[in-house]
Amino acid sequence: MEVREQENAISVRDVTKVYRLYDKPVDRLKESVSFSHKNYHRDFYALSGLSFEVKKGETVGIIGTNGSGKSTILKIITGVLTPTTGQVDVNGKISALLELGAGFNMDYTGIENIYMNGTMMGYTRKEMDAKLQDILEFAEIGDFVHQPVKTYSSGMFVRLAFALAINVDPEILIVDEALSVGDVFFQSKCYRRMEEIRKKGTTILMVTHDMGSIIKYCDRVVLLHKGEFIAQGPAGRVVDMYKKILAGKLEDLKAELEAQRTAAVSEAAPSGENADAGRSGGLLSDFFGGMDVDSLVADQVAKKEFLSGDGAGSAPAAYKGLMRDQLTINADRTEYGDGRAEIYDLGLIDARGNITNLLLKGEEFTIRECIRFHADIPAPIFTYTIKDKKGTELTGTNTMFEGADIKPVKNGDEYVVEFTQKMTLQGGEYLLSMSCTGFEAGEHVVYHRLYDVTNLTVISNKNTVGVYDMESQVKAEKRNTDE
Ligand SMILES: Nc1ncnc2c1ncn2[C@@H]1O[C@H](COP(=O)(O)OP(=O)(O)OP(=O)(O)O)[C@@H](O)[C@H]1O
Repeated sequence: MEVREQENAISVRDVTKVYRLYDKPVDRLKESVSFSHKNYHRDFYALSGLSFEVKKGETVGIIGTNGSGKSTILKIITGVLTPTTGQVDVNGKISALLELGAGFNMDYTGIENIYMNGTMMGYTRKEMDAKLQDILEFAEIGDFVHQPVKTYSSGMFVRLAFALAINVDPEILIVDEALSVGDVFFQSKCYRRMEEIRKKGTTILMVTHDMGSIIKYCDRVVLLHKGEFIAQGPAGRVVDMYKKILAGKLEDLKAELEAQRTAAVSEAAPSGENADAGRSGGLLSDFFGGMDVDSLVADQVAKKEFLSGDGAGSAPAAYKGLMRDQLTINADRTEYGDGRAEIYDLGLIDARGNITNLLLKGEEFTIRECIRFHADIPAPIFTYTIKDKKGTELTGTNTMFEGADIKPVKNGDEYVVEFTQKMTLQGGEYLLSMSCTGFEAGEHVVYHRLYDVTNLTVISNKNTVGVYDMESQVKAEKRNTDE
């Protein structure tokens, strides 16, 4: 869907939502009757100074860990909640699917609720009469529409709520996690319908914990954490940032984003030394980074030469003969980890032993990862993931899933890990990610992770349907009717 520039469907400006929290219920009463206006509460910021915009026709996702304020901002946009400070402007007729049951009167029947919601959206009874059949057909809850909704199962509820929200021709559709309820067939029907209305130009704002849907449907994603705006951008990239938060790397992420901002500012106004300082700052947490700043800067200098493809002549000795020199390495990759392991080289090797990004469908290939350890680690895990261009994880595995015999390592040890498999993906462009991780005291630890570090170009001389080829064996027997 082409986004019409400049026209905002939703504009959220500096929105803050503060809740007053009282340790005991009686404190609320004490505060309300206190002559000296004594405070008995603590302020809790469910949202702090949040700003973002949704353009007309865009599908935008909001993601973040539990309690990050996703539902709160949706409720403010739909007018269910008022912000403590800040402003929200909405340009268009909103239809919202908030938490289960919101907007429904439990004692009314399904039909009565349909008409009540229609009236609230500004439709006349006659207009709703015209929409009723579509809503009922979509909901498929049969005679239950004549029963009070308090008798509905959660699945029936979501069927009716979604059927209603999506069949009233909204200009803006807001969906909060609701699709996780209901059976798989209904969910897939809802997604198909959402795709249809998206193509018609409806603006969609959605909250979900399902990263697959975020990547598949969203043009742009806003990442929140504890009520604060962290980042926004293309879905695949922001989902990777979110995973970083899940891996306990919020501070690293913030530092990286700050460095990127500084680099962007310096690049916008390059002025001698400052511009360079900004740029190298942006790279500090980047690819193959060491632990101390001096070696990091040296590493970045080396990396720049390596990436600029100056050839072996100009590459520092440490990088001579590395497999990655023969691959296209993504300058825009994401990298993090606590530095106890370092993936210092990687290779993609085709069936003839060539190191190459070009792989033939149907042939075996190997992903090779070379890891150096800077600490003792009892049980490292080595992984790879292949994603499509939109960021959907198509396949991947790791040495733990595969039951590989991985020994404990000491500081200074190295591991070379190879994953060999047949390329069954369809012809096209894919991205490879890899990491060295582990579990310590039950916690998942990332020692070094490289997202989208290189590409796989799959060449195919036989097309099949979908993402990959199951290599079907076909048996077809012609039977003559006269035999
Ligand atoms: N009425 C309230 N009083 C006090 N705190 C509240 C109230 N409503 C929400 N909160 C708090 O505000 C924060 C944000 O809540 P919100 O429901 O928006 O988070 P969320 O990102 O949607 O979370 P989840 O992913 O779990 O649905 C949470 O810490 C929540 O406990």
